[in-house]
Amino acid sequence: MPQLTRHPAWTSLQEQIAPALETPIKSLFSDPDRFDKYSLKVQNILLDISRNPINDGVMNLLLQLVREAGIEQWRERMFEGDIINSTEQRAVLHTALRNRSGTPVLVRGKDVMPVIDHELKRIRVFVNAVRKGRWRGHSGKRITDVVNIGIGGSDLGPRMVTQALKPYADDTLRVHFVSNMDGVEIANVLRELNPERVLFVVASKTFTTSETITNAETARNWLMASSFDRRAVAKHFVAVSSNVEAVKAFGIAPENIFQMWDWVGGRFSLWSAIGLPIALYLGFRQFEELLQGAHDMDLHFRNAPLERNAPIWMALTTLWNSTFLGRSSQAILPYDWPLQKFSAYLQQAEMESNGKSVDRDGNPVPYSTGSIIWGQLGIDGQHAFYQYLHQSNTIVPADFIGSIESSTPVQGHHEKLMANFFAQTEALMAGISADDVRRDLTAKGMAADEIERLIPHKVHRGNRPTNTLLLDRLDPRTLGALIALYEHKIFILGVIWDICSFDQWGVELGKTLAKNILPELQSGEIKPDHDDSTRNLMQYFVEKRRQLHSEG
Ligand SMILES: O=P(O)(O)OC[C@H]1O[C@H](O)[C@H](O)[C@@H](O)[C@@H]1O
Repeated sequence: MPQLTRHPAWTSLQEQIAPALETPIKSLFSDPDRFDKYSLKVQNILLDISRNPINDGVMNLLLQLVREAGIEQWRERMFEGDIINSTEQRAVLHTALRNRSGTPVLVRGKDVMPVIDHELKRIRVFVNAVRKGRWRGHSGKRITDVVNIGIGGSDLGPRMVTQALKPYADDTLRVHFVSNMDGVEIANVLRELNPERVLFVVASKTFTTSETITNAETARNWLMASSFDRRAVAKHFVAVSSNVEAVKAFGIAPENIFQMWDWVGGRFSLWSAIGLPIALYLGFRQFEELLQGAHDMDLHFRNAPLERNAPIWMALTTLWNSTFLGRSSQAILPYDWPLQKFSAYLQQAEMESNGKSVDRDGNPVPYSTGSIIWGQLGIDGQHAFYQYLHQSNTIVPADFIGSIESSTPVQGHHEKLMANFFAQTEALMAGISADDVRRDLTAKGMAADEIERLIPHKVHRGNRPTNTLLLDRLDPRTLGALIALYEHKIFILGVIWDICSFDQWGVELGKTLAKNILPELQSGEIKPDHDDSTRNLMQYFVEKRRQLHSEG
C-alpha cells in the first residue's frame, strides 16, 4: 500500500471531503480572524490562502499529514545533499547554488560549495568582461547581443527571468532565446543580428539534446559563413553543461565552458551558470540579488514552523484541492506584465516533477499527483478564458500574483490593473446569487419576464478557490524568493505523494522514437513496424513533400 494512504491523517481527511464541498468558502469568513490566520508575510510577499475550502480542522489534518509524510526529515535530507533523487542516484541541490550563508554542503562526504563559488566567480569575471567590452568578438568589435540556445530547463528559467526583470536591465546587451527545433525561430533571431557582435550561450546539461545541438550547429554555420575562420568560435561561443567532453567535441574551448553538476535538475537550474544570460543582461549584482532572494526563501522554508510556512501552505492548498477534491488543474495568473512567462516556467517545474504515477518503490499510486499547470497574464485572460473560470462546471483553483508597486510605473495604469486583480478573486469566491441578479436587473428597469429568463445565465455560483500572492514589487530579490517558493511547494507535494520529483523518465520514449523515425523521413523508406496510423501519416508526409518539392 502506498505511503500516503497509510497515514492516519489521510483517512481523517477523506471524511472532510463532503463537508468541504458543501460549505461555501465565503461562509468560513464568519471567523473574524480567518484572514490573519491564513495569510502571512515572507520576504516581500504577502501570501493569502484564506479563500480555499479549508477550515481549521482540515488545516490541522493537512499539517498532520505532511508531518506523517516526513517532510521535516526529507527537507533536511535535501538541504544536506543526501541522495534523494533515488532513480538517478543523485543529490538535489539547487538550494546549494544560492547558499549565501557560508556553510558547507556535503555530497557523498565532499563539500560542493567551493566548486559552486568558483563557478560563480568565473561567471562574474566573464559577465563583467563582456559587459565592459573587454571580451570582444573575433574581429575586435564589442558584443551587443547574447543568444541563449537551450530548451526546457536550459531555456525557460533564463527566458522567464530576463523578461521579468527587464525594468532592471540597462542597455548594455540585448538577449535572445532560441529553443525550438523549428528553424523558423533561429532564422528569425539571426536575421536581426550582426555576427561580429553576437555571443552564443549553448546551454545544455547533457549536451545531447537534439534541439539544442541542431540550433547550435546552425548558429556555428551562420557565424562561419561570415567569418570563414574557425577561431571565431572561441570568441562567439560559450557553453553551460555538465558534459564537458561533448562540448569540447562540438568545438568550444574548455575555458569557455561553464560547469553545472548532476545534482542540479534542469528545471531547477537557473541559479547555476544556466543563469548566465540573466547575469549578462542584468549585471552580476542583480543576479546575486536573485540568488539572495531564493536563499532567504530557503531559510524560511527550513526554519519557519510548518504552521506558518509559505511553501507548506502552497503545497497543502494544492494537495487538498487536487488529490482530495479532484480539481486537477491549477491556473497561474500574474497581474505583472513582466511575469508573462511565469506560468510556462512553472508548467515545466511542476508537471515534469510531479507528473508521476508510481511511488518511490515503483508501486502504482491510487491518487492523482501533479496538477495541470497553465495560465497567462491575468488581465489578458479576463478577456479570454475567465468565463470558464467563473461559470463552467469545472473548478480551477488559481494563484493570483500581483504587485503593490509596478516595476515600471505609468500614470493611471496600476490602480486600474489591481482593481481587476482584487475584483476577480472576490468574484470567484463570492459569485452572485439569483436574488442579487434579480435585484440588479430590477434596479435597471428590466421587465420581470426578461429578468427571469436571464437569471440562470447571469448567476455565478462562486466558491472557486484562489491563493493571492501580493509582492511589494517585482525586483530581483523578490522574484528569487517567488521562484524558490514554488520550487519548495513542488518538493513538498512530491514528498506527500511519495513520488520521485527529480527524474523525468516520461520524456524519454518520444525522444527515442523520434531518433528512429528521422532516418525513415530522410530516406523516404517508411518501415512496416509502426502502428497503422503512424505509418500512413509518415507515408503521406514523405509523398506529399516529394510532390510539393517537385512543384517547386
Ligand atoms: O539541458 P538539457 O540536457 O539540454 O535538457 C533540456 C531539457 O530536456 C529534457 O528532455 C528534459 O525534459 C528537461 O528536463 C531538460 O531541461
